[in-house]
Amino acid sequence: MNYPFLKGHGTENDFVLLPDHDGSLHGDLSIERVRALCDRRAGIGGDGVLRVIRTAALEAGRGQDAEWFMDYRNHDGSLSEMCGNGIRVFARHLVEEGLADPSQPIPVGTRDGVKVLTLGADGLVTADLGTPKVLGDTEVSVPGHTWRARHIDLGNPHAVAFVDALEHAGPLLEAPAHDVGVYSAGVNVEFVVRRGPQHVAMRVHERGSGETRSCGTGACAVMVAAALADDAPRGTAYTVDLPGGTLSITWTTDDRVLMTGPALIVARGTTAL
Ligand SMILES: N[C@@H](CCC[C@H](N)C(=O)O)C(=O)O
Repeated sequence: MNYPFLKGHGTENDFVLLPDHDGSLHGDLSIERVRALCDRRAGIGGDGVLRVIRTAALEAGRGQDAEWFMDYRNHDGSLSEMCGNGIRVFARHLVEEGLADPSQPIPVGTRDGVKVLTLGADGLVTADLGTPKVLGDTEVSVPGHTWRARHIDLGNPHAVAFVDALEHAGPLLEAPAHDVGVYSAGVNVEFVVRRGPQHVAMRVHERGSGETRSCGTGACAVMVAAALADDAPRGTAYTVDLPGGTLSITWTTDDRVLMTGPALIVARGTTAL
């Protein structure tokens, strides 16, 4: 059988989108299918899969006040609560397919609840990721280096470490060592350097996907950690550079994190995987 798919990315964090509006095409969407689709040699290739499904068609979406649900899977087939770049790409897809009105805020269900997306006249997409949880200090390590890190939750778990140079994180072929008592379900680890006032650059090792070119929730966690370190007033906008592009992020006076960046659909087709 051939299944429809699309390929998209946000700051080069790339995804296979699977339209499965009533959930009948992909059933439980197995770990093996997700891995095959994300395989960069034998599959389509991606950091994760976004299944496009109605909230009513998936147990995780039941009761959420949104028509559509982003059923997100990491490259290794594991679930995550949220994906910040993915949800912008998801909104772009809904609009391009005529499934959502771009002149109105677009609610999207996730395992972390409903997020609201707004399309700008400049072509960028803003995601309201809600209130961050600042959960204290921890440590992360790569061979030869250990850093203090800030534990921040954006629906999914993050450890943010300020480092002297991004190269010090090394090749990041393995997940950085972390406190498994704090992060029993794994963690996304961000390494950050200062570039200037309200301007940082980062690398990320994503839980379930390895080092990626960008992570939207990770960039938001970094922004929150930087704003706390700077004692910046709420409402201050930060620029976060990632290997795959730049995101603009604000922690608002009403305690919400707004992330703005690009979101593109670059291909569509059918797959036998
Ligand atoms: N790339 C994403 C985050 C995807 C989920 C993450 N790997 C996790 O397991 O929590 C983003 O843009 O936020």
